[in-house]
Amino acid sequence: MSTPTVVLDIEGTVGSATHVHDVLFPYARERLPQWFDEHRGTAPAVALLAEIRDHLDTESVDETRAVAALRAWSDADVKTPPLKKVQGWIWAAGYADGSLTGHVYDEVPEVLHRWKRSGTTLYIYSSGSAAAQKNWFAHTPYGDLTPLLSGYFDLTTAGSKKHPDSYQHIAQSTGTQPARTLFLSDSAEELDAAAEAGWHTAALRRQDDPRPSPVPGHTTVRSLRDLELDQLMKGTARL
Ligand SMILES: CSCCC(=O)C(=O)COP(=O)(O)O
Ligand SMILES: [Mg+2]
Repeated sequence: MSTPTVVLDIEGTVGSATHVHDVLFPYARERLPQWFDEHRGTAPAVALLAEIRDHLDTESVDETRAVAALRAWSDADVKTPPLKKVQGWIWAAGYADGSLTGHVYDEVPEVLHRWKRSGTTLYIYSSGSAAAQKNWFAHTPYGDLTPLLSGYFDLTTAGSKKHPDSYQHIAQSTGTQPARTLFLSDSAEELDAAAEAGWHTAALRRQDDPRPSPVPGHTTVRSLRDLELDQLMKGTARL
């Protein structure tokens, strides 16, 4: 039997949504004009403006318009690659100077260590850019957790988290069997998409999450400690 694989979402699953919305999003939102000032004419800034223009489906986009579009996407929590990319770049400076840390619920380090020791391969799949994901896990209050993780998938490398094709793509690129793979998320639509791709699933409903529990069709727990990987990965996943 192949090694079991667990793929984890970040916001609402290993870390708090409040941290993302009340700390990270405002941090990047405020610093967007400064980012464009400091990167004017550089390859990343030129490419970002082109990407925003494509998303807005318009002829040209100047920095003022780009900042307005990025802020509107951030306020509406639109998971769009140009926003996620620039947020990741801006957050990187905050992680480097110690003003940001990656929030993880108390049990996360201990459980990830245990799963890893028992031979489980761990990946992250988040709408945040892969660079932002790495920084999150490299700067937790419990230290650097990145040695536990075998890879990071985001919207640009795997596609939308609400589409089954994205989960098929991840399984192909990691060489893991869907029936030996478990996806953990707080989003019913993401879990449904993973289940449609033949993966096992479990939902997280953290204590600070006001949404109804359980998530229909998915084993639902409050903490990673409540998950029995052997039980969850028994048999064929729901297709
Ligand atoms: C690590 S990136 C910060 C979170 C973020 O930007 C985001 O959009 C979270 O989405 P998720 O897919 O982790 O729920
Ligand atoms: Mg989430």
